[in-house]
Amino acid sequence: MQCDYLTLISKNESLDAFPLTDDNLSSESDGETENFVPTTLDYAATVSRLPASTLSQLEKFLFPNLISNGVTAIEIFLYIRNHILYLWHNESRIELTFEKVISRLHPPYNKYHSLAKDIYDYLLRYSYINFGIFSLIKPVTKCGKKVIVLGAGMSGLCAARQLENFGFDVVILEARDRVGGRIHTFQVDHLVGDLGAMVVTGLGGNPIAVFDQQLNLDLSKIKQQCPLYNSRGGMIPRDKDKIVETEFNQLLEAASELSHQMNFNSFQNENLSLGNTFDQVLHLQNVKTKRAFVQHQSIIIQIQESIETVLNDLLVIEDLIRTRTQLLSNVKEIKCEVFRQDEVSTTNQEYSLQLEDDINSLFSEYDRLKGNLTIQESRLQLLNENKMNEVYLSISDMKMLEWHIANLEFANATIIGNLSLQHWDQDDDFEFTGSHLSLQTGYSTLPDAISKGLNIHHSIAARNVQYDTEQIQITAENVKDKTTLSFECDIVVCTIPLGVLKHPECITFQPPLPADKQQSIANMGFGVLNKVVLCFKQRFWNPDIHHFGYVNPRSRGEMFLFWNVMKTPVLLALIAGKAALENEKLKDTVVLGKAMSVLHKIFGEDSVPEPFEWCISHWGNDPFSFGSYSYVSPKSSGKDYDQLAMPVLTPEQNNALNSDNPEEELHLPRLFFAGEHTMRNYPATVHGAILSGFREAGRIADLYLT
Ligand SMILES: Cc1cc2nc3c(=O)[nH]c(=O)nc-3n(C[C@H](O)[C@H](O)[C@H](O)COP(=O)(O)OP(=O)(O)OC[C@H]3O[C@@H](n4cnc5c(N)ncnc54)[C@H](O)[C@@H]3O)c2cc1C
Repeated sequence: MQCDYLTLISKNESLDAFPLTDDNLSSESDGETENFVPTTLDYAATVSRLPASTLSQLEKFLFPNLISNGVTAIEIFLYIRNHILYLWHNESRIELTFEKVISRLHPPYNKYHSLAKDIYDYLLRYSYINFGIFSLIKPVTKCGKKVIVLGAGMSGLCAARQLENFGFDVVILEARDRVGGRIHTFQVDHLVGDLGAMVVTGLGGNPIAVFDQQLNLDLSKIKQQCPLYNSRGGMIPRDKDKIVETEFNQLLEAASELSHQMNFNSFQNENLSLGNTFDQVLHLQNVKTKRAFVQHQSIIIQIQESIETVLNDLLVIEDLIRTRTQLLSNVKEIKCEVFRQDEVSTTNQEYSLQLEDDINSLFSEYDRLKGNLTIQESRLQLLNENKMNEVYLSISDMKMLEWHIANLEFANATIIGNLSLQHWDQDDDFEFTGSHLSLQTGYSTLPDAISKGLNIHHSIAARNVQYDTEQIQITAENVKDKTTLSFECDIVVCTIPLGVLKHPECITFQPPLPADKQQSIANMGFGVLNKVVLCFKQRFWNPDIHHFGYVNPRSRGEMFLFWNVMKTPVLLALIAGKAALENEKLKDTVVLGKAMSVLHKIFGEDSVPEPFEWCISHWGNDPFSFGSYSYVSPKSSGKDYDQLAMPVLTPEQNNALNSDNPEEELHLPRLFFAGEHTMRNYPATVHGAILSGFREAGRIADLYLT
């Protein structure tokens, strides 16, 4: 298996051919269920993000002979693979050894010993099994290579743990005096609130499901219900909110259709943003509504005019009937024989008959017009009953729409105008199944547990990474006493956040990173989301409502959402979009005042006490992240995540790789990258960070271990 990679490199292929992209490692999730300990072999594959009944791209690459050997070979492979996953998920606190796998395989599968070993090794290498916190049964065989991991966030911790299990000597350099990075729980007494990541977005397919089994995480379901309050603090009726929410989703769908069905993604050589397309769609919707209103009104006017004409005609006819009838009675009364009319002599009787005919025709015309009038009047009534809106959304509806935009901006940590129309939601197909959850003990419980036993140097910020074909040298700064330190190793895994990589004054690479990688660092966005943690002595809100929204008239993302996801009296206020950056410029007490003023409006001043403790995050100004998480900007093709994940070769290694007779050892990269910003299918999440750490541990083991 490992040989495949080495052969790949020695065949002079570029590192671009590495198959460790998200496409190759994962499948789209399917099936909704709340039980994440598999009861079937197929389900064991699904919760491992693997297709239950087909080979993943990586498997096709690693086991090319299977395909040529036909369906039965693939079926045997899948049975054994799913069986191993099943064994792991059902007992993930203990190392799953190959001996155990073989002893549990039923005939005839247990006779495929060597295939089972290859499958076991592959699952082990790519952290589908034996990851997290579990008891080792076999001693680790040391490989003699030293790895330095930069950063003790979830990606760094998970990469480090796996590399240690694979036999590498691992040291972590962490700039902060704590682990967890963008997971950071604020704690006062028994009260906790997460300033960074807080929500586990479903356990079905999530590696955190295994951590949950291993650590007994205190996870609680977050209820979806989210009442919305208007600017004066009054609750908005759900049906009204629902209508606007539906309109918001339809506008997004229209923007998505323009992008994906009509391929309208750029204009005048500039890639479009979701924001400007959304605005255009909204504008078109407004124009459409106005046009429909004007058309409706003009039809009403037309009908009114035609009713008026009919009424006039009716009056004329009534008049004619009256005069003709009068004439008829006069003619009948005059007893003359001959009557001159229009120079034609007619008898009295003939004239009477003619008048009667006239009157009859007038009556039928009268009836026809009356019928017409009835039709026109009922059309008018119908049109008046079905009045068209003069505007697409009223001013208050527009404010509610803004709230939904703020919610989207919170999920992406930036304003809607900064998001790529084409790629902003490219990870949607890879969402996990199951309810969203929060850790009652605070999210930091997880990195704290995973970091146990790892060799971590705290408060050490890497400032320069010098890499050549032989080794890597790191110059670092002790951020407490400002002294300079240097470290040497064979391999570096850089999990430094994209926000920091965008700041060359914080960290440099020698030689500089390849142009493609630098371009991707520049292309990708890294946005800000902030939180206010408010600790109270007791709740003054409904404990069954896990979040509530506030339609902020001043700034749509400012304190627009409050979370109540702890069993203790803690509220979290969110500051998203433009407001997230603006509020970082203000004093914390001012920001706190804004959060409190919203609570006063919703619950009434007398019901809301001062919080006895509070804390505000400043992710944008944080020198070890410079933001909250990555997003796809219009400048980026969704592929930048893959480029950010690529290991880096020195220019000499690249030259040798491109020469006719490359020496194999020379081509091994020493500088590797992990972190949420390197995960195309799971970016901006804790699970994405975890999986990126696993990916790099597997990649390094593939390259450096036989
Ligand atoms: C406010 C907020 C809310 C979020 N909400 C959620 C959520 O609900 N659910 C979810 O799944 N995800 C959420 N996320 C995203 C999630 O927290 C991140 O995607 C994930 O934690 C990133 O892990 P990482 O290992 O890639 O990076 P990090 O956690 O940032 O780890 C990188 C580490 O590198 C260190 N470092 C930086 N510079 C240096 C240096 N020069 N030398 C040495 N070390 C350095 C940092 O201190 C840090 O510890 C949220 C993030 C934020 C900020």
